[in-house]
Amino acid sequence: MNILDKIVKDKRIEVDLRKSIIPAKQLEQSVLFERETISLSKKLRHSKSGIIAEHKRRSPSKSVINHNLNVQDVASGYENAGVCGMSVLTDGKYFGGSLDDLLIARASSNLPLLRKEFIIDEYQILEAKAYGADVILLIAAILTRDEIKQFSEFAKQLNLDVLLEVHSEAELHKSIMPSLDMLGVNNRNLKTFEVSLETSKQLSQLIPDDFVKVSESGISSVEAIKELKPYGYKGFLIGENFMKTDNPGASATEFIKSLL
Ligand SMILES: O=C(O)c1ccccc1NCC(=O)[C@H](O)[C@H](O)COP(=O)(O)O
Repeated sequence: MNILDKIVKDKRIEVDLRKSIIPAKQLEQSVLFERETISLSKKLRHSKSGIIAEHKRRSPSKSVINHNLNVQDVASGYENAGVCGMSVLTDGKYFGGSLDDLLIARASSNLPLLRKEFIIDEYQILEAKAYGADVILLIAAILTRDEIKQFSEFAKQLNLDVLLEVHSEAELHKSIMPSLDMLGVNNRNLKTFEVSLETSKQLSQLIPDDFVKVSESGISSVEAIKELKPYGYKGFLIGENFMKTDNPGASATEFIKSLL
């Protein structure tokens, strides 16, 4: 079984348990559920840097990245750096994240927040809204076209933006539909962990212009962004490059300074 299949198998068990602890109705009654969300896709269309900076403690491909930081400092550091949005990994088992991380990021910044999760159930979209997210991620590799439609339409009803992630032409063709806001190309193959910016370059011309294009993973230099911009990318999701440092906010500040 590859890692992605393992993550999804564990996620199904986790989501069933979570539902039994906090019923969906209770999530809908939370204070944050009523807040006005911030659109990341709209912000990206007009952003100069396009940086979406991630909070990521560890990952299946790198194991430990950084366990010595607190989310509050990372979120306010990213906001001060002038990033366009923040991605918060909420998976516990494989990434060391949690929904509390999302909540703390919400309390510490006014950035559009992406809940970075393996979404396989509408319940997780309710959780995203209840814990302060503005955007959800849908991963084409783990969803059918019908699920992508169901989940993205559900998210839009809740005023959440939708970032759909693909890694191949087949995934892209399967997924294109009007209920998506952003099309993300993951440069990392989630089954083998190989990383190549060529994936973003190759798939770019197949993405219709109605969607904001986001390049994800393996971006570790300003040169990489300069290379990707001519392919129409407006958003750049960066995790490890910032999180491996003692001060991700300061590292994002330096990065953006040399980019602009
Ligand atoms: O990062 C991983 O190892 C990984 C493995 C399996 C599924 C997802 C994974 N990562 C999630 C992400 O999409 C990245 O955290 C994100 O794009 C940032 O990537 P990076 O800048 O390379 O840290």
